[in-house]
Amino acid sequence: MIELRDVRKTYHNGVTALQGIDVNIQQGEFVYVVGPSGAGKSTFIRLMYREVKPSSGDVVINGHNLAEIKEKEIPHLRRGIGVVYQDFKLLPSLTVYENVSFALEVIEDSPKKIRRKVMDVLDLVNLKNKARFKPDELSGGEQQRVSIARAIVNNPHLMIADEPTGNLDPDTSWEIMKIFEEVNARGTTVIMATHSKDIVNTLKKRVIAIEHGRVVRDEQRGDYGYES
Ligand SMILES: Nc1ncnc2c1ncn2[C@@H]1O[C@H](COP(=O)(O)OP(=O)(O)OP(=O)(O)O)[C@@H](O)[C@H]1O
Repeated sequence: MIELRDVRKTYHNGVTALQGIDVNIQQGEFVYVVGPSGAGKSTFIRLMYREVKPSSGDVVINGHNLAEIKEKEIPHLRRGIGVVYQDFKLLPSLTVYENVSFALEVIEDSPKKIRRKVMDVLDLVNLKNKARFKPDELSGGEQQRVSIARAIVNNPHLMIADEPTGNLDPDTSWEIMKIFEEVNARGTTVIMATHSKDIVNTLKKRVIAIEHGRVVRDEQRGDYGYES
């Protein structure tokens, strides 16, 4: 469960990105975050994994208040959260398999168990046959699937995605959305910032619209609500 209470964020340069956000998200929900460019969507979702620290207010994730946790507790928090970016952020010198295994928390796992976990998520994103490929040998959609595999390999309770289909063509975007729905169906909460009118209006989910740093709309099975 995620709870934001009167969250405000002013960056060092004086820009106020969020001004008084109150939102609750239950475990297992699928939420789109929409709104015009510069509205505060990325800031909103980066709060969840403490990439951004609120200037005031509370961000509570599964009982932990991120405004109060110590720096040394941040890795533990992030272990439960998978993040997917618009530009994939894969390590170019590593293979597909290595990009995923690199993210795996392996403290107590045997090599056999590690291999099984990595191959299981590569299977989920349909890339088992490209485990030995390097990122530059893959299409954009395949690279994004690797990044999803990396995000879910630790079985996170929350997956956050900042415009995950922003660099992909429409067909590939639908493939990515199918995987997101599959991840969500397994119980992971999904929060996705997007500018895709088509996706939001077709795969209906909860929609939180942000404008000028405030939530202006929060609807179950909502519409995108803007011209694309
Ligand atoms: N690291 C930062 N330092 C200073 N200002 C920032 C920083 N990140 C974002 N901002 C500013 O905060 C405001 C909100 O930005 P944010 O990236 O959250 O918007 P967004 O809705 O995600 O936009 P887009 O749809 O274009 O990605 C903008 O005015 C932006 O310039």
